[in-house]
Amino acid sequence: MNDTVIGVIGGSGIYEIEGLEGSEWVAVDTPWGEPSDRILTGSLNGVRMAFLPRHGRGHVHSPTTVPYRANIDALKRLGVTDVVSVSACGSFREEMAPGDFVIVDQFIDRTFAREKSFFGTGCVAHVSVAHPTCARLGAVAAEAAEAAGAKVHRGGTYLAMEGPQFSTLAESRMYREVWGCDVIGMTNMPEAKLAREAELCYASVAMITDYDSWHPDHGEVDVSEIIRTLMGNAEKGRALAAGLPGRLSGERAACGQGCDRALDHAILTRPEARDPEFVAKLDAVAGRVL
Ligand SMILES: CSC[C@H]1O[C@H](OP(=O)(O)O)[C@H](O)[C@@H]1O
Ligand SMILES: Nc1ncnc2[nH]cnc12
Repeated sequence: MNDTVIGVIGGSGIYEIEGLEGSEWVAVDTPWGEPSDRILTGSLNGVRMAFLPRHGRGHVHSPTTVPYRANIDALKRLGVTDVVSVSACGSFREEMAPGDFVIVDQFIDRTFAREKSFFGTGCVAHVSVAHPTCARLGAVAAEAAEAAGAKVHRGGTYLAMEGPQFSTLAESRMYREVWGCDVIGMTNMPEAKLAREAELCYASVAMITDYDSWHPDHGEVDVSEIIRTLMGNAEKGRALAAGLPGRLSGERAACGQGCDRALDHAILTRPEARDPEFVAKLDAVAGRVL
């Protein structure tokens, strides 16, 4: 099997990680355009790591304009096998309080203005996202977060909204009371779907920053409050990332859930009917099966 290479996608307020040996910001070209930023590569405890700030350093990209396909392709191109995404999220649950971490395991995707697949005309594929996150990697992220001193909730449903505005009160109540969601954010979709198409194990750590707008005892969502909470959590976020390599062995066994073989039976277009130019763009994400 391949060696483990850990990718960390840092969300709002997380624009770099510290302590990587031999660290270097590298530019990666992809057939899907430029990623959000250069990618910080290096190693920790002998395990290679790659860190990508989702919104770019300086927070340049909005949730809608984050180049999700380029980001996932670039990580895959660098040899990443396991992606841990860290995101600021609102909470729909009293007990999931600001400052807590939630290991997300389900999503409801309400985004509508983003490219959601690497595949399309010339090479059609359908992967399953019934279980959109990797349970093994999520458990590792939970352990690392707990060791970093965070209160961790294992499991939660993330409502992915388009944004950039926060939800109305009626939406917030519907997501919470009718749809049974636990947290809300603007970026984990299509990121998780694309990671699955690229056969990457993907775990999502939601750092709770606010109670969205439903909570009668809390005011409306406010970016400065979100950033204040994130800054208060920055040390735990860094320790979480630093705790990953020690918990993932260098040599990688096949994923028990099959994340790394998601394309085995997914491609529908017959080989002779595929568009060679389009197929060439899939070299990194689907080269294993094309
Ligand atoms: C800073 S408030 C809203 C912003 O924060 C979250 O970003 P990320 O998921 O990258 O941490 C949320 O999804 C919005 O994009
Ligand atoms: N309440 C909220 N809604 C959407 N994205 C968020 N990111 C942080 N808090 C959020």
